[in-house]
Amino acid sequence: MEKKVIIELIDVVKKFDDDVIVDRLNLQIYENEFITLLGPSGCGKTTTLRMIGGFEQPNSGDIIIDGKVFNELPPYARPINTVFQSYALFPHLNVFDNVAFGLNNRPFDYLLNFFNEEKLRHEIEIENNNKEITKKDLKKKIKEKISIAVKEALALVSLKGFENRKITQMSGGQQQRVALARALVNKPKILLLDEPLAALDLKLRQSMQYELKEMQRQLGITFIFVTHDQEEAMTMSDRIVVMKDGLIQQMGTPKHIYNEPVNRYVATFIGESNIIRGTYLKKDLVNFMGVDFDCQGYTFNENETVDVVIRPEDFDVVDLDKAKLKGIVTQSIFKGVHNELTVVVDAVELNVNTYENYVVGEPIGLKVDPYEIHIMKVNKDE
Ligand SMILES: Nc1ncnc2c1ncn2[C@@H]1O[C@H](COP(=O)(O)OP(=O)(O)OP(=O)(O)O)[C@@H](O)[C@H]1O
Repeated sequence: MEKKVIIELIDVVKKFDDDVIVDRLNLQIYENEFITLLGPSGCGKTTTLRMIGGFEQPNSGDIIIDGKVFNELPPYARPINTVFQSYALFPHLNVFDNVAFGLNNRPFDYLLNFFNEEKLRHEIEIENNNKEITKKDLKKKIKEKISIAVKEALALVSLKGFENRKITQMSGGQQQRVALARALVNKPKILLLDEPLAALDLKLRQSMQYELKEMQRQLGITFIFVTHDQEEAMTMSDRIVVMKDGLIQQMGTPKHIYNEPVNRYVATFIGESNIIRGTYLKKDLVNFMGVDFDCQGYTFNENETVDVVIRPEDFDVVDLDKAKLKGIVTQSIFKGVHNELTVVVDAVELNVNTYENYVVGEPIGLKVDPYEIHIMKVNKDE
């Protein structure tokens, strides 16, 4: 099935004073996808999210949402809701009123449309035995509908029964759920989430990651998530956009970015990796650490200098007489399921993950399958 583009950023530039924070960004976001903007602090991901949400205006370029140019429309006029890291809940209101706040403050005409006026009238007609419907009847019905919608949103975030609790009596994780319910109650087509889990402890953060992903899948809303945590991005996203200094470095599925990083920056930012300078000799043959290795599917110039990426789990430990590389174990750390070894081969330290135990000082042999060798162009700036 053809995927439908719901948001498109075309050559979007954002400057603060003379600093270019987002530099000619081009990005298409699809309906129902969970997309994550990932990068270190200051790379421009929050600013990008804020422009999509309408909290900042781009200096140039276009932001197209559902086929319409939205550059200058304010946040409330967009089919979008935002969940911030700080939650921004009202401490003096209870859970119900916090979640209902947005809808309670919408104009009457908006709510008539939101709840489908025809349906509302039909329900009132049945209850009133076909008497004439007044504005008061409609207002009462809308109030009922808001109450149902709030309860549904709270059920979605597993906070059924918490309606009357004060915000100050809720834990960090529960407050995060209230903030989510407050966004979901508006039935947005697009939900922006700016590091929403950053304030939670690791265990809670991990369980919320699964819950969020599941919720997104069930509701079919487009989630645009911002984080600097690569593991979080890998766990939840359909696609990841890796950013650096206001520029997109790479975008793709977590698998694609992990297996085929385009440069050193992406390779080191996502997961652990060994990056080794080498020479691409000819089709399917690369040399690094003084040894020729078979490789697959890469076309570079013959004898071009390249960077070779090998993930620690992709090395195989083999008998010394069958090894391509021979080294000495200088460190071995037990990680529960696997061991993380440091192996020194000709003064180069390699990270190698194994299931077997090896002791420090032990000589070991390594080999790597052709399809586990990833080759990148050398970027002069790195
Ligand atoms: N309103 C503003 N005025 C001036 N500079 C700003 C403003 N907002 C952001 N910046 C600057 O723009 C740069 C990018 O900020 P942004 O918040 O987009 O980064 P980020 O990648 O989301 O980082 P973080 O994870 O720390 O939020 C930073 O150097 C920041 O100081």
